[in-house]
Amino acid sequence: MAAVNGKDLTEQPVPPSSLIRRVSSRSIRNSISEDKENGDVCAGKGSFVSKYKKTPEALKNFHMNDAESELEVPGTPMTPRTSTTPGHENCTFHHDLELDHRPPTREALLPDMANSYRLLLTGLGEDPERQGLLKTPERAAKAMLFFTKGYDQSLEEVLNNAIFDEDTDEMVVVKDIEMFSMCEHHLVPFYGKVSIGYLPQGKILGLSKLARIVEIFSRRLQVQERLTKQIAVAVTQAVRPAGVAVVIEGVHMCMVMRGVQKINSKTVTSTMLGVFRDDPKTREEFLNLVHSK
Ligand SMILES: Nc1nc2c(ncn2[C@@H]2O[C@H](COP(=O)(O)OP(=O)(O)OP(=O)(O)O)[C@@H](O)[C@H]2O)c(=O)[nH]1
Repeated sequence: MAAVNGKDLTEQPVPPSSLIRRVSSRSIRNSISEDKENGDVCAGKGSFVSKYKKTPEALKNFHMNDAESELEVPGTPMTPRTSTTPGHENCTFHHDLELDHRPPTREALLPDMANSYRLLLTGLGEDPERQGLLKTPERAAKAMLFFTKGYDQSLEEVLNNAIFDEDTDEMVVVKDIEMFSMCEHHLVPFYGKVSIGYLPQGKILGLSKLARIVEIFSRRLQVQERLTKQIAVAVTQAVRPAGVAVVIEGVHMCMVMRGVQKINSKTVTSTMLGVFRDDPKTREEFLNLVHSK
């Protein structure tokens, strides 16, 4: 069992928010090495996550067939959450943070986040008490919560059962979906457009849900490669198509406003699954549709 200070995390009640910072990823990592010394098989971050994936509860609730399990992406929540906090049964937040607890709402994070921004302003040599900055810590905290609101969304909730039986196997493409995300390395934005294609096998997805899937995974701390794959995996889980293709063209402000300062560079990433990976003609058809005006 994954444990913190000798306690099984999966059995823990939700602690008061004042305790939350004490049970940090670091303490989990420490406990993981302790487990290792005790002969437990858990040997690091990845295996900690995969342990959760193997809980009986996870297996009962998660409907992936064998083929799809090959689509596993690091950072993709693969199990329902284990916390029993009312109203958050479907949240994926825990898995991303490797914590089995959270405050009752994300808004409950605001005071601590605002205090952190106040410290940051002081660190910059600013006076957080001057008029223009008085409400800045709270505003910045709210903005950060918005930028990362995808942690609070689940695929099931977002799809809202908008999956329809339809006798079609023709390609569906929704392209140029605007995307805003946050670079996990610098905490600055990256943005761009996402194009998604899939080949239905008797089921189609409400079109807006493709854009909503983009929101779930882009509104987090991300790298573009993972975001691309997570979107493709989610579409696969939703309608079990014969294949999914996702292309993202992104501009990373960490490369524009700072660092290497290349204002015209774009990053293109793609994930091709199923027939899009196996059949060059299908892939080409998708790419032609994406690049057509
Ligand atoms: N692969 C990938 N890299 C990213 C993404 N977003 C930011 N990065 C890169 O993360 C890297 C972090 O490199 P470091 O050398 O640790 O950080 P740094 O000193 O700020 O690097 P520079 O940006 O080169 O100044 C940089 O090369 C960024 O361009 C992303 O979505 N995918």
